[in-house]
Amino acid sequence: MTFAVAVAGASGYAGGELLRILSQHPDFEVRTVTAHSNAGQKLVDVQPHLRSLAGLTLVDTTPENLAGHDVVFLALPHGKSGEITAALDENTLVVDCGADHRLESESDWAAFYGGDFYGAWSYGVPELYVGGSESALKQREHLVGTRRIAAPGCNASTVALSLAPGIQAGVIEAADIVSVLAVGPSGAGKALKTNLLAAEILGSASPYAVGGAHRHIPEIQQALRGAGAVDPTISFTPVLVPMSRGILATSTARIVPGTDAASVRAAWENAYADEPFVHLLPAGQMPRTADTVGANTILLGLAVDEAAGRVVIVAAIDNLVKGTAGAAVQSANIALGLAETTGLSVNGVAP
Ligand SMILES: NC(=O)C1=CN([C@@H]2O[C@H](COP(=O)(O)OP(=O)(O)OC[C@H]3O[C@@H](n4cnc5c(N)ncnc54)[C@H](OP(=O)(O)O)[C@@H]3O)[C@@H](O)[C@H]2O)C=CC1
Ligand SMILES: CC(=O)N[C@@H](CCC(=O)OP(=O)(O)O)C(=O)O
Repeated sequence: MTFAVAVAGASGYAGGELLRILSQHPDFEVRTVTAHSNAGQKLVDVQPHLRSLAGLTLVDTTPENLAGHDVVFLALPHGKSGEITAALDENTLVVDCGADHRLESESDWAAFYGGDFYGAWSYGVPELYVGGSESALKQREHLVGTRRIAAPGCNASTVALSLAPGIQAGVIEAADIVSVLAVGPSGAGKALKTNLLAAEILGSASPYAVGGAHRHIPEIQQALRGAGAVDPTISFTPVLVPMSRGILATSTARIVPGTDAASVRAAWENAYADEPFVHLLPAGQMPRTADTVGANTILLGLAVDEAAGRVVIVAAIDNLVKGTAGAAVQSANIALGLAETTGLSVNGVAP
């Protein structure tokens, strides 16, 4: 069966990456692409790398234009998808790449986003432990058959996947997590001005949202609570660096006293041994963002700092693939009963 697909926000970075993946997916046929200021343009004039979709023209993002598809992917600014989703058929699979349906807590939404609260959908990170520390259940179980999926924030899923195994296995403490991330500017979307990019981002590393202000913090805490954390606290600092795609997230957490180094490593090995897209590197190796570009893969390196009593997890991901569009397609595959890996590559491009 071929599923008819619409992509809203098709002129943006996340929408463009969704289309690149969907155009190579054997079970999906992209019928409709929508935009805002670019409506009326040919898709290929706005996204010149998408040659196989040259026949498509961008139309306005309205419920009417999105109706009549089996699957609708939304890659719209925060607040915009929530306005539209209520009007879509409940049998249509809707995958939102924005934040509108990620958070369960209305007070977290009010504190970090603001505006109307639309409520949480199934979270699109299949490999994440859910059900607490006593459970080996993963989020993919909750994605089977669902018709509403919230794809993750790219920083949030990177950090959550970095830490969840240690929480679930009870080998790290959730009270004193520190994450520092080097992030590429494509995470901020196309709205970032070209002159800002050239004059201020190239040649510099620039921290932003420092001091507990980043909107992915409640999303990470929610994910870690799902893995069994009680009152997780995280000091989270993103740093913008000049690479077009990618996140390198370095997270450290206190090891539960009395836990030996082998047991710490075993928690991550057990969690991810059978995961197609989460790869724990051998001891002594650390990941690089360059090796994830274009891949639906997150690479993890783990070291035990015995002197500090902490585990250090370094994660590399392509923010637009495993961080967004790839996670969206992977989760849609599960929801529709397709093989989870369909249309997704574990291989990146190099150099
Ligand atoms: N970039 C990333 O790495 C990630 C992005 N996301 C999320 O995906 C969503 C899209 O992000 P991204 O692609 O980066 O952003 P872009 O700025 O690159 O694209 C935004 C898209 O939304 C459309 N748009 C803008 N304003 C409106 C409006 N008022 N009503 C309807 N559509 C509008 C734009 O259309 P037009 O160009 O025609 O004006 C464009 O297609 C966001 O919610 C973002 O947070 C999630 C994870 C990671
Ligand atoms: C460089 C940059 O600004 N990156 C974005 C990542 C955006 C993302 O992950 O998506 P959502 O906006 O959908 O949460 C940030 O840190 O907020």
